[in-house]
This record gives sequence, C-alpha cells and structure tokens, in this order.
Amino acid sequence: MKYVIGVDLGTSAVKTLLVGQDGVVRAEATREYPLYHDKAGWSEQDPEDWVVGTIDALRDLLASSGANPEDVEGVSFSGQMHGLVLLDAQSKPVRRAILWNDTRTTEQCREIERTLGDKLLSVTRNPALEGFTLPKILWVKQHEPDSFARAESFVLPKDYVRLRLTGEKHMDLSDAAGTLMLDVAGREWSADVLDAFALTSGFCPPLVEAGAYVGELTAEAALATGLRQQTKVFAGGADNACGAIGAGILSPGLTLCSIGTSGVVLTYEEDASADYRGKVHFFNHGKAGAFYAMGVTLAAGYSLSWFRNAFAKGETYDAMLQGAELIPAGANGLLFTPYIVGERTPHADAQIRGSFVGVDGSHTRTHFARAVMEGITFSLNESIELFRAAGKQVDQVVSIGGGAKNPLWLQMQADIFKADVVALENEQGPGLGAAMLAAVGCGWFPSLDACGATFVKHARVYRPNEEASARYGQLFEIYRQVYAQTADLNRALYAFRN
Ligand SMILES: Nc1ncnc2c1ncn2[C@@H]1O[C@H](COP(=O)(O)OP(=O)(O)O)[C@@H](O)[C@H]1O
Ligand SMILES: O=C(CO)[C@@H](O)[C@H](O)COP(=O)(O)O
Repeated sequence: MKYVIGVDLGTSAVKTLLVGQDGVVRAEATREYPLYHDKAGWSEQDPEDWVVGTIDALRDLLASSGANPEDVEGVSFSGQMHGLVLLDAQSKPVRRAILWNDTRTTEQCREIERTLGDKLLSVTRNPALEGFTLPKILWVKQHEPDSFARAESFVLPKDYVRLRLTGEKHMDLSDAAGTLMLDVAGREWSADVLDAFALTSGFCPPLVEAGAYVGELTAEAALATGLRQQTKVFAGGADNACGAIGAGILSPGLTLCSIGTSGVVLTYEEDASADYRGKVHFFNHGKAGAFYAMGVTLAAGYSLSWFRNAFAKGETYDAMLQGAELIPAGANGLLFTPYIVGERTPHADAQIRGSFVGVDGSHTRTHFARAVMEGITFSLNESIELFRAAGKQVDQVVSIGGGAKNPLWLQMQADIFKADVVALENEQGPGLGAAMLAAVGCGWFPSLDACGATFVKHARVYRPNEEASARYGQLFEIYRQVYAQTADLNRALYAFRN
C-alpha cells in the first residue's frame, strides 16, 4: 500500500494524517502548541513551535503506523489562514507570527479603506478585517519599525513550515486570497494594492496552485522526520479551502460548516461572478479556478475551549458536556453570544465582547456549557441565513472540525440550521483535503473530484428535529438582538480591558 500525508497546521495544534490509496486514514498524530495573548485583542504564535510540532508529529505518525517511509509518496499542507510571518534576508522570522484572531489592527483597516476606496472590494473581493494579513504588515511598519526594516519578505503559517521542510518559499492562491493583497479574480498579486502601500513584488512569495509540486524534503528534514528525502511535497492550501476539499465541497450547491478554533460556513462558487458586497469572505478555492464564499465566527470552538479552561480545567470535553443532552433546547432561558475575541460575520467588530443573557439561580455549569454550544451555532446560523438571503439553497451541510466530534453538537447544528447535517468518518477535513492534494499530485487520481469519490466518506446524517427546530427558531430571533443591545455597553467597557 502506498500512502500520502496531510499536515493541518491548526491554531490549537498541528494534526497529521497518514492516508492510504483507498482513502482510509491509517494513522493520526498531533502536537499542541501555545498561543500568546500579551494584550487584550492580541494573538501570536512562535513559528518555531509549528516546525518542531510538525516534525515531532510526522515522526510519531510513521512510528505509530509502522508504515515504511519508502511507501509514503507525497505530503501536502493545510494551514490556519492570514497569520503574518515576516522573514529576514536569511528567511528567519523577525518576530512572532501575528495570527488571524488578533484584532489590534482596526486603525490600519480604516487606512486601507481610505487608501484603496472602491478597489478594495473590486480587486481583493473582501472588506478590510483586522484578521487579514495586510493590516498586520502595516501595524508592524508603524509600531515596530526596526522589525519591519529587517523584513525582506512574508509568508503565511503553513508556508513557513513548508519552507523549513523543503528550503523552498511559495504561497498558494487559496491562502494568498486572505492577505488582502491578491487580485482574487485575476489570481495574481495586485500591483494596485502593493503600490498603494509601498510594498515591492519581491516582498511577496511566488504564487502557485494549492496542488502544485514544489520540491522534495531537505536532507535535514528527512532525517528529523524519518521520511525519505525524495518524498514529493505539494504546496497545500488555506485550512478552509482544504476543509472544503476534504469534505467534498467541489461543486455548486454544497455547503460546509467547520467548528475549529474559529467557525466557518462556506459555499462553493464555480467562478468569481457572485457579489456579496463584502458581507462574507470571498476566496480562491484549493481546486484550481474555483472560489468559495464564507462567513466566519471568530471564536467558535475557542469559546468552548475558553469555557473549559476557565470552569472545567483538566476535564475532557465529553466529561464537561455530560448531561448537556438532557437539557432542553434553549438551556432553560440562557443565551450566549460568542464574541469573546470580537466578531467577523455578520458583525465585523473588534470591540464587541460576549454575553450570557438570562442567567438564573437554577442554572448549573452544564446549562452554561450547553448555552455556549448553542450561541456558537446561532452565530454560524447567521452566515447560513446570509447565504439563503443571497439565493443559495442550504438543505444539506457537511460538518467538520473538532466540534463535529460531538453528536449533540451535530444534532444541534441540524436543528438550528434547519438542514440535514452530514458527519464524515474522520472529522479532520483540512488534513484530509491536504492529503487529497498530495494524492492527486502523485498521480493517483486525475482530479480532486475523482479523488473525493474514494477519499470523502460520509458517516451519519443528522436530520432536524421539528420541535427543537421550532424552539431554536424563536430563540434565534432573540439571539440576533443581543449584538445591537450590547454593542454600546462593550464600547464603554473597552477602556477597562488590559
Ligand atoms: N469532544 C468534543 N466535543 C465538543 N467539542 C470539541 C470536542 N473536541 C474538540 N472540540 C472543539 O473543537 C475545537 C478544536 O477544533 P480543531 O478543529 O482541532 O481546531 P483547530 O483546527 O483550530 O486547531 C476545540 O476548541 C473545541 O471547541
Ligand atoms: O481566519 C480564518 C478564516 O478567515 C480562520 O478560519 C483561520 O483560518 C483559522 O482556522 P482554525 O484554526 O479555526 O481552523
């Protein structure tokens, strides 16, 4: 049996999958790494942690599977999007990476809007959001001129790991789309954007397709991981593009829900003609020539992991959520808004923060945990509603990410989305998508679609429960009001955050 490896560089951990030619996941290995929140709204990681974690996980993957390295033909990547890794002339990071969920750049977003005007939406196809890469570059330029002066180029998180494993510097289109520097429809770095901010084209890495062959491992990387130096390396893509590939979202009419650290709802777009007027993100897909539109909840899984760290430290998610399935929909009148690091869709607001509304003396920790899951799912439903309002039919949603490990949450998604929710045999969609890019690159299949027919394995389908759905419909209308009712209060509280 021949194998490929998918590496998913997530926010909480790097997850590696060894997948056979039959699409069966033979082994998994994971390494967690820390997040640094030095100030409210800041979120950073050390790129070295990604590299060490990836090498350790790959070594583990080979050891635990017993696979012969000679049989591992290719490897590809999926990565958390937008994170800025500034590199010096020797391709060494000049500072820690500033991540997608870091919201320090509101001022730079306004500068981008003023400078680019209409070109912002017509060229980059996206609004200026704090999480995107260009505002981070401008922030470093303004606040850390010494670091910026040493920076000769930039890459995104998974590009840095690939650079360390191959010695080759590239960025794929699906990830470049999240920088706000790409002409998304034209599929090239935008001269308009680069000129407007005095950035040279040499500052940006060469662009490739997600499925492009970019080289083989360095001798050092082969020795450290146990893989052969001749293992073929393919560029890989943004985690949401790879999640879409791994969930089979490869043709029109298909919808994905991913609950990782962030939460996303995305729909496939055949071409760049759709115009959502910046209400949702619009990016290049990992399938060459295609696109996707996507709404993002900044703190989806992160809200539940925050809740666990704060109130159930040391417990597993399953232990913390025990009994939550016995509580009726609506958590006995307790509502949660998951704005704990700000929000993107439908409220692009870095200052908003979360709320529990309706706290009652009878509520237990389990009610709060259930309310957190419901609030996250209501937030994702706002994106589903946006797509429905734009004319998309959303009858079936494929669900992936850590949140899809929990059957209660999958049923809740079906009830709140009022759509069938399909779980996959393995919820690690982005890692599987990366493995599919490698499988197609190695010539095992003529296309991603053909590969999907073997690799994407649907498991249980969760259908909406009529009674719960009706109840959630009423609660969703109340949930929707909380943003407007708490926006001013949160602006007033801003001065009191560290
Ligand atoms: N057993 C579980 N039950 C419910 N939620 C879970 C479970 N396991 C993980 N999660 C959720 O999944 C999130 C991590 O998802 P993952 O896809 O691994 O994230 P990332 O790709 O951002 O690193 C956690 O923050 C948590 O909210
Ligand atoms: O910022 C976005 C998408 O625009 C996030 O979806 C990141 O790509 C991080 O993803 P996860 O770590 O939650 O998978």
